[in-house]
Amino acid sequence: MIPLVHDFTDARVLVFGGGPVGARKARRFAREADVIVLSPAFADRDFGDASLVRVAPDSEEVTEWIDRLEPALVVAATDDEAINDAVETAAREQHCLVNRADRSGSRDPGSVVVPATVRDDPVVVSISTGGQAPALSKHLRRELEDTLEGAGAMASVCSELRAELAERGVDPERRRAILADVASSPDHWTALRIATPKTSQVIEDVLGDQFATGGDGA
Ligand SMILES: C[C@@]1(CC(=O)O)c2cc3[nH]c(cc4nc(cc5[nH]c(cc(n2)[C@H]1CCC(=O)O)[C@@](C)(CC(=O)O)[C@@H]5CCC(=O)O)C(CC(=O)O)=C4CCC(=O)O)c(CCC(=O)O)c3CC(=O)O
Ligand SMILES: NC(=O)C1=CN([C@@H]2O[C@H](COP(=O)(O)OP(=O)(O)OC[C@H]3O[C@@H](n4cnc5c(N)ncnc54)[C@H](O)[C@@H]3O)[C@@H](O)[C@H]2O)C=CC1
Repeated sequence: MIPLVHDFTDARVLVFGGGPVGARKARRFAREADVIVLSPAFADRDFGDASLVRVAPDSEEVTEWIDRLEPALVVAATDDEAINDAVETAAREQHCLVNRADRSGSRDPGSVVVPATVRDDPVVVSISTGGQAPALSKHLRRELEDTLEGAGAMASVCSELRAELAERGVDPERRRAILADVASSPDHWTALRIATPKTSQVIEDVLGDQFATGGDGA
């Protein structure tokens, strides 16, 4: 399986099943997509900004919903295997992505799994076991949370610096070396973790070091 980062802005995601798993998937996609959850009952959970529709579609109605709503991604998260099968078949016929929450192990070609995710915008790190061991994905996600603290602020620093260095005409080779140093500097990580957002201070420090003599610092 190959990881990709997909922009779901203005896309529709259709979730079948309003249990805890349907709620978790709905919450995740509702950060960005227009999410609709279809289910005869809804768990007492947070569904994010998703729209909830109380219906109990049979296999034929599942196809009708998918044909009508033309989602980019369909999630099969009911506790009824026959319905999840129907969801998968209809999604494939409509050429939309399909995530089966009730399957692990080897996947059917074209299917997607939802990874465990650590997010410190704009940085996002996702962990998948290729659908084999979700409990391990969850454990590794927790381990990575501490490591990634401050990564969002570091991304802002590197992004602003690379624009500033390009503006000042610094050659690509030196730009690469400066950015590699900044991204791996324990001092900068500490500064960004202690008091985010300290981004402007870090940028000033780097530019001060590089251009201290008024020359190009080479
Ligand atoms: C294949 C996949 C399909 C998909 O959903 O995309 C799938 C399938 C199944 N999960 C099951 C069980 C559990 N899932 C979790 C947790 C998570 N599951 C997630 C993803 C995935 N789960 C995809 C693979 C991802 C990968 O590649 O690693 C995470 C990462 C993301 C998310 O869902 O948001 C989220 C952690 C989020 C976080 O905390 O960071 C826990 C842990 C817990 O709940 O504490 C358990 C109990 C322990 C266990 O069983 O391992 C079962 C059995 C159900 C049953 O027995 O009835 C199936 C189906 C089956 O096995 O047949
Ligand atoms: N991928 C994952 O992370 C995990 C997946 N699972 C799997 O996902 C399935 C769902 O898990 P839970 O939410 O815990 O189950 P659940 O049994 O609490 O919820 C299932 C939901 O599906 C709804 N439903 C039933 N028939 C439907 C229909 N025809 N159309 C739409 N909705 C319908 C039910 O009303 C209920 O709200 C489980 O059966 C299990 O196989 C379970 C745990 C984790």
